[in-house]
Amino acid sequence: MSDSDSEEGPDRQLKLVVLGDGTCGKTSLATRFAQETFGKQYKQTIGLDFFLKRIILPGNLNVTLQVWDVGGQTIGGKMLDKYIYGAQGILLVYDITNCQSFENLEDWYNVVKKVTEESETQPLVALVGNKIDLEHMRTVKVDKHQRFCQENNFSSHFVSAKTGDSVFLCFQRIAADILGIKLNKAEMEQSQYKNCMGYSFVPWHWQEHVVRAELVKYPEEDNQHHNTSNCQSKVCSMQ
Ligand SMILES: Nc1nc2c(ncn2[C@@H]2O[C@H](COP(=O)(O)OP(=O)(O)OP(=O)(O)O)[C@@H](O)[C@H]2O)c(=O)[nH]1
Repeated sequence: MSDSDSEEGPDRQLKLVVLGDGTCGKTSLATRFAQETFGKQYKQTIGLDFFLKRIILPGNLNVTLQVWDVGGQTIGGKMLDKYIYGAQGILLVYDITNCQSFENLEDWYNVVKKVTEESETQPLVALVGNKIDLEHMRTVKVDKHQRFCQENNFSSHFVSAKTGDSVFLCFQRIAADILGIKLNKAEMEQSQYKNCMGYSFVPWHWQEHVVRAELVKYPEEDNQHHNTSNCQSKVCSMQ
């Protein structure tokens, strides 16, 4: 039995292609999912990057996801059709703080339709609003997102590659939908705040309610009243 074989048989492999404007966070999303890392520094993807990640779906089904991270500048280029060809899933990614990145998804989707119009099976298309840690800077209304999904039968996702919020859930739901596996509510809730190692983390919007108080240094003459150290650190929570 080879490494990729389990007792239930060989792994399923799925090709997922990640498309969208430059800087919307495609590479960050792929690296958050596949490597559980995030880099603040922007490094433009030239052409294509490629990630592999194995996940287990309900029923002990091993699935290897090939994530094709396509550079935002490839639109209009000769290679884009080739990258899209044969995909079982397409992630159309935009930045919720950048209207243009949402509007331009129409162009990205037109390329997908052109490449796949003669395919026997159509890829599943997922609309992914990224950077939800920047909710206070949102410029793309949720309504607009939902309407675009309904009009085109896309699955709908909101994520933050920075915090990891809903990233694993997004890829898990896409893989499950492609394979016709239904995730129950408990499985989805578990995945929302789960990283790819299976550990839970504290989501960003909860972290925002925790503030670290300043270090308080008491004056020397006051030390007798504070008979331990002269520094204190406090963590307090706000409701
Ligand atoms: N606050 C925040 N910043 C993010 C998030 N995702 C990505 N970024 C930042 O956005 C910038 C662009 O991210 P990339 O992942 O390189 O964007 P890309 O879509 O791959 O860009 P191209 O390679 O040009 O196609 C980087 O500075 C990231 O740190 C997020 O969820 N929240």
